[in-house]
Amino acid sequence: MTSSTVRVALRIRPLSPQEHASGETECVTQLPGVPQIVIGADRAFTFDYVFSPEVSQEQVYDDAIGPLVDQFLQGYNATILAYGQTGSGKTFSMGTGLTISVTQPELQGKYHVKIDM
Ligand SMILES: Nc1ncnc2c1ncn2[C@@H]1O[C@H](COP(=O)(O)OP(=O)(O)OP(=O)(O)O)[C@@H](O)[C@H]1O
Repeated sequence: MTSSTVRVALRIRPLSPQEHASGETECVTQLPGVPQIVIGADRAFTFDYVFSPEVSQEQVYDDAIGPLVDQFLQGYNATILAYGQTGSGKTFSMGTGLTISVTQPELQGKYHVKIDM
């Protein structure tokens, strides 16, 4: 994790069956080993994290969200914001009825956080 107070994660969702059926194709290319993408031929963008379509909910949580939850439980403020055009996967990524597990042994059993959307 970097020391920046604002971090941006890009999650690329898979094409939907309807998008496949209508012949749409991926327009985002990921660069190996760096959190960078290229749109079209030469428009490059760099993020703190880039999650490919194959990455699971659990992996997104473990990499980008879990550390914030740990810091929250130590008294820091944290905000997680999903941004994107309609149908891009905000609701899917934020999940519903998420139960956060507490990893610090001294806090286990003291917290149960439930987020409903
Ligand atoms: N990472 C993913 N893997 C598989 N399916 C996904 C993923 N992300 C989104 N989807 C699917 O894509 C569709 C659109 O996702 P979702 O409803 O989360 O978009 P949204 O950004 O919340 O849209 P809106 O702004 O219109 O509410 C849904 O059918 C969802 O299941």
